Amino acid sequence: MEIPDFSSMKLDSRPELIDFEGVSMTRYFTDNWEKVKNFQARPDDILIATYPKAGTTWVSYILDLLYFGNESPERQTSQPIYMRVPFLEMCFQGLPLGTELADTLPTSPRPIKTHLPVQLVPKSFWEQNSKVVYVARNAKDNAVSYFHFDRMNMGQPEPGDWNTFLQKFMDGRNVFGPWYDHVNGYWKKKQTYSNILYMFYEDMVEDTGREVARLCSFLGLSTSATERERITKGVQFDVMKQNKMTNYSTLPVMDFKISPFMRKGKVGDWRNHFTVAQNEQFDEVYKQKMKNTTVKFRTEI
Ligand SMILES: Nc1ncnc2c1ncn2[C@@H]1O[C@H](COP(=O)(O)OS(=O)(=O)O)[C@@H](OP(=O)(O)O)[C@H]1O
Repeated sequence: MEIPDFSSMKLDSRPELIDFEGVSMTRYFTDNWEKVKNFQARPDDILIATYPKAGTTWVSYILDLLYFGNESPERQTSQPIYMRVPFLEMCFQGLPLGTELADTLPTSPRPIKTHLPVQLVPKSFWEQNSKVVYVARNAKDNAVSYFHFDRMNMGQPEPGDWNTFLQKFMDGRNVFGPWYDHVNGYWKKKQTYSNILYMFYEDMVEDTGREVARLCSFLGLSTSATERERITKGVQFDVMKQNKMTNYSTLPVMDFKISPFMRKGKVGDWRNHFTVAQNEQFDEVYKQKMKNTTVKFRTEI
């Protein structure tokens, strides 16, 4: 199988931020809304839900290897991860629609990616009791990663300078809305919907093997310890960064000269970006926005 050629994918200009059902979005994630809203999930679908830049690609790749690594190894060299794990709401000129990719995915189960906040997830996922793997990342590193992503990705709104972006992040004026509502929304959902595994990026960095084992247990997979070890090695940052199928280098709308998709993969990189004043302001806003939640993030590991 040939690697798909997306060199014709071009964006004339960066998209504007729009208000969509109370959430900041761009048309690239809302233009296909009727089909997204009415998407028919299946009971064995696995929805990988994240706020952008929280570790989506990492978990997507782990899931793909767990289910299909041995069964169809050719997938690993012929299909970029974003084709194997469709991005449900994606609607870019020159790329297949996320809903179409998902509908035509030949695999079972179907791993499907979304950044939608919990209230916008198509209701069929809940009705079908599909499994949901949510990955959350601490707000400060998430903001830094998102800033660099917006700089290099012509499919995202212009981020401005770091200070401008950080103010927008604290106000929730990013694509897919406020980080705070996103992480809290899925955390709350977990209290009434038991088929969610809530994972943390920091835990994955600390001990990837342990988190792969947690995933297997949630998914009901009896993957051997040797196999899990092999997968754990294959999904390390440096390995994924070199792998064309997982590093997004096949998408022409991203300018790696500005910043690579696989940028640093670290916990605590925010310290290289936040000034003391920005950090104090951020902590104040964080305390306010997170005062009614029990979800706890670790920033020191
Ligand atoms: N294997 C591994 N180990 C550690 N970190 C990893 C790994 N794979 C991806 N990443 C880091 O995750 C960030 C990208 O997040 P997403 O995949 O969620 O991006 S996206 O929302 O799908 O565009 C981005 O974070 P930053 O490096 O901090 O920018 C990636 O480098």
